[in-house]
Amino acid sequence: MAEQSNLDEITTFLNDKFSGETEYLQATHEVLQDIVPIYNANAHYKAFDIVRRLCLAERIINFTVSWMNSEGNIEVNQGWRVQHNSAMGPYKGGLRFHPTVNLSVLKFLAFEQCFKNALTGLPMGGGKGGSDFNPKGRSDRDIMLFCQAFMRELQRHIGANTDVPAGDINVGAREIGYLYGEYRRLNNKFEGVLTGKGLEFGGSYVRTEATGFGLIYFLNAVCQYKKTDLKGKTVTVSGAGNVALHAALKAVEKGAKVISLSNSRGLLHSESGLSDKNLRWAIENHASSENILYDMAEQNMGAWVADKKPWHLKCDIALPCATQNELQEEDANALLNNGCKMVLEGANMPCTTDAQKQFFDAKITYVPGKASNAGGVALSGLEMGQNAMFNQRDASALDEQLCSIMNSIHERCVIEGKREDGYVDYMKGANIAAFRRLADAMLAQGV
Ligand SMILES: NC(=O)C1=CN([C@@H]2O[C@H](COP(=O)(O)OP(=O)(O)OC[C@H]3O[C@@H](n4cnc5c(N)ncnc54)[C@H](O)[C@@H]3O)[C@@H](O)[C@H]2O)C=CC1
Ligand SMILES: O=C(O)CCC(=O)C(=O)O
Repeated sequence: MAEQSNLDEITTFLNDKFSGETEYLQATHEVLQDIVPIYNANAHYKAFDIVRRLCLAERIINFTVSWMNSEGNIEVNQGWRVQHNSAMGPYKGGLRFHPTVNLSVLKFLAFEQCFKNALTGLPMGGGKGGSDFNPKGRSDRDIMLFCQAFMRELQRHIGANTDVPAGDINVGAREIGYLYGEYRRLNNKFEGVLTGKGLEFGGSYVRTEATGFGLIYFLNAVCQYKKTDLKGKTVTVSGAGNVALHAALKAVEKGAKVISLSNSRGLLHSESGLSDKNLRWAIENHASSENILYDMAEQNMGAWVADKKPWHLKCDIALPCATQNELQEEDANALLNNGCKMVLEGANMPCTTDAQKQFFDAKITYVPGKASNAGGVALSGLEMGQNAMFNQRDASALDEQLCSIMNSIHERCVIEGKREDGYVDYMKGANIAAFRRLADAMLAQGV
């Protein structure tokens, strides 16, 4: 039997081997610190080096996307797919197109995705991919040409039972359509190889709304557990994309007052609260707008404040829904000083380690994205099921199932994360609940 590894040794191993990959190390450290007692209590986990194997991607594909744009010029981008862990099912996770995409970012996202997918209870492994291509300001034709070139390479590595990508930042319904079309033409096959597809070609009702709606279903479960009500609460939201807008809409439907949205250029502040009409308009128009928040301000839906984040605004609940590490220590302090009592992540890892520490020290409710934003991938799992059965379920049944999945994730976080004094450490709860499932699946399948 191999010598047993301990978690300190694995931490040192990761730090030494991947020293420049800050986001990946941040995500792995967060999990490692929480699973110490479970790991130490199970000799099999040690003997089979489960944790080191779980931290390392099974396969990383890196390719060059050379393509000709609509003006006849050649452009060259990098593309990646991190196939992190397939013990629980086909690799599953989104594609991100953004100039900040690099291997560290995709490795952190793929690692987190395995834990998130395990929490949904559906048979999905974890992966993530994307490109450093910047779609901002590009024509629709350029977007199509890039998506087709990206898929010409990616298609050889994916499949309905192998690896099923979806959207993420800057990859929405339009991009998934172009990617899917190219896959279908090249493979002469109509199969559920991507999720988030259009409703006319194998897409699922509620997938578009699922991440944001699921976040609010989780928030509702927290409120019920704490014997309080979302109705009448003031909520700040960051981001202005798919997750942020659907979370804001569902929060307003539940009677909350949503006072902000944001992007990398600034903030939309609505003192009286955004209406569902405002939000539906934004959902309809954000994909085609240069700056949807600026457009909303022009229509008197709120005030545009350049170069500001929403975290200095007084609120009861904060929902960071934009991107990783957007909420830092000073932002956490500003939220706490203003009486914020709950922070639930819609984005992946939006709170820095220092910000998380402030929340834990103040003992407010803090829920990591792998638990609270799992609704998107859960609905993707349901889309895969519909594709496999060649059917399409109705929206209300799917919405109900989404709500029930979010409630059950909440329940498992409470079981694993409740401390003796009653405080629920949702991060620990999520990490432990997911780790148990992943580790047991890996153990059962041998080395
Ligand atoms: N789309 C999905 O189903 C899921 C998305 N997520 C995560 O949610 C987050 C948002 O994703 P989507 O809404 O899908 O993307 P999106 O592309 O629709 O929207 C992203 C939003 O974030 C803003 N943003 C980007 N960088 C920013 C920065 N540095 N500072 C402030 N704002 C910034 C953009 O302006 C945009 O409004 C990401 O972290 C993503 O990984 C998590 C689970 C599922
Ligand atoms: O729906 C999916 O497969 C992926 C969603 C995603 O990328 C995420 O949960 O971060």
